[in-house]
This record gives sequence, C-alpha cells and structure tokens, in this order.
Amino acid sequence: MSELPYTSNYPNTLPIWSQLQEHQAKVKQLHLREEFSKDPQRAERFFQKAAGIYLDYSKNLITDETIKLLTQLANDAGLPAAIKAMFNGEKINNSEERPALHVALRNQAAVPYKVDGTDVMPEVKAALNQMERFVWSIHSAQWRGYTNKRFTDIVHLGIGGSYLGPKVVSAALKPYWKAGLNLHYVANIDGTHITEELKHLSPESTLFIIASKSFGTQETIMNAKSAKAWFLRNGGLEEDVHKHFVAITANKQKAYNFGIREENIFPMWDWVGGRYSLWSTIGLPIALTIGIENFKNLLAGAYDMDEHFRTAPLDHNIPVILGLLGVWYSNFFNADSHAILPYDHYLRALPAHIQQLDMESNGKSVTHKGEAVDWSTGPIIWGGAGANGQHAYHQLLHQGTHFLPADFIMPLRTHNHIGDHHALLLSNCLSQSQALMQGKTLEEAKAELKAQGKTDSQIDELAPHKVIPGNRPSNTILFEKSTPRTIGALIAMYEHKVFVQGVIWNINSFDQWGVELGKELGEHIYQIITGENETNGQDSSTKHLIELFKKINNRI
Ligand SMILES: O=P(O)(O)OC[C@H]1O[C@](O)(CO)[C@@H](O)[C@@H]1O
Repeated sequence: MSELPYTSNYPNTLPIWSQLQEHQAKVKQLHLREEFSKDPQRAERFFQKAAGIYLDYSKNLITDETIKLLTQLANDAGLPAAIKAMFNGEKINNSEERPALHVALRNQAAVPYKVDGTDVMPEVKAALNQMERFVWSIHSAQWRGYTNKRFTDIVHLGIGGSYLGPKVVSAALKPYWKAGLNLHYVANIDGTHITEELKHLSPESTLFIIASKSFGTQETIMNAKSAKAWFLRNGGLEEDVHKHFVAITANKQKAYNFGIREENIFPMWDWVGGRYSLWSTIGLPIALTIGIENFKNLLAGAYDMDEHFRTAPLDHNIPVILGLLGVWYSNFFNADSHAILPYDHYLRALPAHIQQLDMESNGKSVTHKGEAVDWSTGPIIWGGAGANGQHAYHQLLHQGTHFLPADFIMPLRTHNHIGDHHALLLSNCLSQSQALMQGKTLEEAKAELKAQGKTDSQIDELAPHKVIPGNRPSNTILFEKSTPRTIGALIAMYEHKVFVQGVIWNINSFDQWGVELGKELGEHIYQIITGENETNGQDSSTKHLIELFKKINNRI
C-alpha cells in the first residue's frame, strides 16, 4: 500500500478539535431565529457564488467564529496539500495505489495531467473524439441497425457509478434531448427490470451500451447476456450483434470476448472511480441524448467548479464550506444523516447519485493507514424531490427527534413556463428551510389557536402538538437554470465536498472494499442454488432461506 502524498492526521487529536467542541457548547445555546433578527446582514455574510452556483449557508448553526475554526480544522487536517495532491494525479487512493483523477476528464486548460509521469490528456481527448464520432454517426443515421433502420432506442446496461451518474445527468437535462432517440437504463439483476424495458422495443432499432469499468460486474454482465439473447431471439443474427452492442470498459479483452468489436469499445481508466465516471466515456448515453456540444458544456461546468475548488480560499470555497458544515454536524452535533432535496422534477434522481457518491466514498471506518477511527465518518444520505417530500417525510424533519441537516437545491428559472408553478415551487422550497430554521414557539401556537376561537382548555391541549422547535440547519443551493454547465458544476461541487470530508476524516474516499464481501458470498450462494456447491459452512438462517427458495421454485 502506497504512502499518502500528504500528511494526514487523526482529526480528534488536533487541538482545533477540542476548540470546536468547546465552541459547539456555545453555539448550541443559540437559536437561528434570534441570530437572524440580531443580524440583518447574516444572509450576505454566509453566502457564496461560484461556477454559476449560489450557496446560502446562513441557515446553519454557525457564527463567524465557527467558520474560522472549521477553516482552521481544514488547514490543520492538511486539506490544501490534499487538494494539490489530487489535482497532481498523486496516488491518493492509496489502498488501490491509484490517483483519483476525474478532474482530468473535464480539464479545459492546456495543462497536462500525469499518471505515473505520463500525460493522460491525449487519451482523454481521443476518447472524447471517439464519443463525438459515435454520437454523430447515430444522430446522422450513418450507423444503423441490421435491417437498415435508424436507432430509436438506446439501452444503457450498467450499475452503480456506471448507471447513477449518467442517469441523473440525462434526466436533469431532458430539455436538451435530441428528438427521435429514447434512452432506457437497466441496472438491476432483477430480471423484471430488463423485461419491462425491452417489452416495447424492437431489436431492429435498439442499440445497447454495456457500461462496466471492470466488465466483471455480475448484474451488468447478466443483463448484457439477456439483452443479447433477446436480440438473437427476436430476429437479430450473431453477425449483426456488433451493430447493436457497444461497450465502455477498462477491461477491453473481456468486452472483446463478449463479442464487441474492438473499434466499438470505449476506454475507461483505473484512475477514474466508478462514482466519479460520468465525465468519461461512461457519459456516452448523456452525449447521445443531449448531443456532444452539450456534453462538452457539462464538462466545462464541472471544470468551472474544479477551478473554484482548486484556487478559492478555504472560507470562500463552496465545496470546502459544504464539507466542513457536514463535519460540524456529524462530529460535533452527532448528526448521522444528511438530506438532499432537489426542488426540480428533472433533478429527482440526484439523491440516489449523491447517495452512492457520498456513502460509497466516505462509508469507511479505518484511516488511510488502516487504523480504526474513533470519530464518525460519512453520514447516511437520503432525500427526494420537493415539494413531494413535504407531504411525506418532512414531518420528521420539522418535529422528529433526529437532527437532520438538509440541502435544498433549485434552479431559479424553469424550462417549463406553465402558470405560476415555478414561483409556487420556489415558495415551497424557501418556506421549508424557513420553517426548519425559525420553527413555531408555544406562544405562537397558542396565539394561533386563540385566533381560531379555541377555548383555553383546547389551546392547552393542542398547543404542544403545534410547536416546532426550529433551529434545524439547511443549505440552499440555487442556480439560474438547469443547463449542462450548471449541472456539471453542481455535481462536481458534491464530488469535492465528499473529498473534503474524506480528508478531514483521514479516510480513503476512493476505494470501496466494503462491497466485495457481499459479492463473494453471493457467488457462493448462487453455486449452492445451482448445485455446484454444498451448503456446508452456511449459517442456519441462510441455509434455511436457500432451501425455501429451492422448494418454492422446484429446484430441489
Ligand atoms: O463499472 P463496474 O465495474 O461494472 O462497477 C459498477 C459499480 O460497482 C461498484 O464497484 C460497487 O459494487 C461501484 O463502485 C461501481 O460504480
């Protein structure tokens, strides 16, 4: 395992950590409602704009001192050196001895990005050119199906980072979709997913993209085999397969063995993590739907955020501020989850993508050196589209016993001007963060009931139910409109936020060993089901459940 190229510390042994603990004891006595009424400039002081993203972080449990101390924590934890190391292509993913160089994929400057001394930019550009030629050949119908029909449907087969990133971006940018091409995603190994997606498609006009960095992920390979079988069953011939299947992978040989022609294999690199890969050839379905120029704008938006992250002072740096606020709540307020609440139908898939990005990156419990941490690391990420969530889980946000910081995310302008929907949507978004912040006091609840004509005893009974504590923190993240550029910046912002937290927590945000055990055991269980292996060694629960499955499916 390689040495980290920057000094990392146990955060809770840093003197600044205890200063933050002392400071927290003071801050928790404050109420945001009073902080706002004391200081009319609060919103301006806790506000940043960069790369087209507006961040209002004034509704957080912070003072100027908090930001000062958290910035000190970032410095003492070695964040500036870690940022440099990431952009320099150093092997910051030390357990896999790899750089995490997704920033190279959106590099817009004429500067090299080196891995082991070799500039990767020529390969990155060549891959983008390959994508461009491919997108052009599909859009112009130069590349057609086996009966000479133009393609009407793209089916992207991939899972995890080879699915969630492309999915959120292609959905976010639906207004940019080229006419005449539909996009479908199949991720789950549950045969229902592929069955439902293929039900209404014709093999003559359907193109499959097999997206797997490893080309070994069970779900994707199984789906790819089923897709091929469907193609062959419904009129396609073995010699037509190359016209209907392309692959994106870092494992060319396996894709080739599957039957994909070499020229139809798009490269991936081991210095790009799956959950950071939508900017690579994994973004092919995005480029196919929104066009290559818009895909390049997406990269440019991410680059804007990269530059901001790389160069802005820590206390003006949006991903750094977001990361530090998350640390503040996780480690000093014991928050164990964080909500992602996009007020934009097009961005409804964002919570799922951020969930993988954050939880697979920072769901770790050993340091870079392998020692057990005794501080909390990545929170549980969850969320969903506003305003729908208001009629479901927001009750718990407002009155539950959990402490749940949240991000409200919304474009200021809509693509769909219909009635006054957008102003109402914004009103909902702002009223939620306002309600979380200010709450409702017992006196206010009583006055409200009195105004409704309730008797004194009714007021006493009902008022406690209507009290809302408030003082619950949130960020409001706005941008002018959902465009390729702003969406690029938004997602890059979250990537860097996650990295910032990983650095503070002294964990490796770029490996994911935790997912391996389940994969290995799954293989074994499958072998038991198929009779290739014995049930010996299985715990009684698993053994019993396997037997039940076999019995119900007549596999005994
Ligand atoms: O692109 P691949 O190699 O199929 O991997 C898919 C996903 O599986 C994981 O390895 C987790 O199982 C993710 O990190 C990754 O995004």
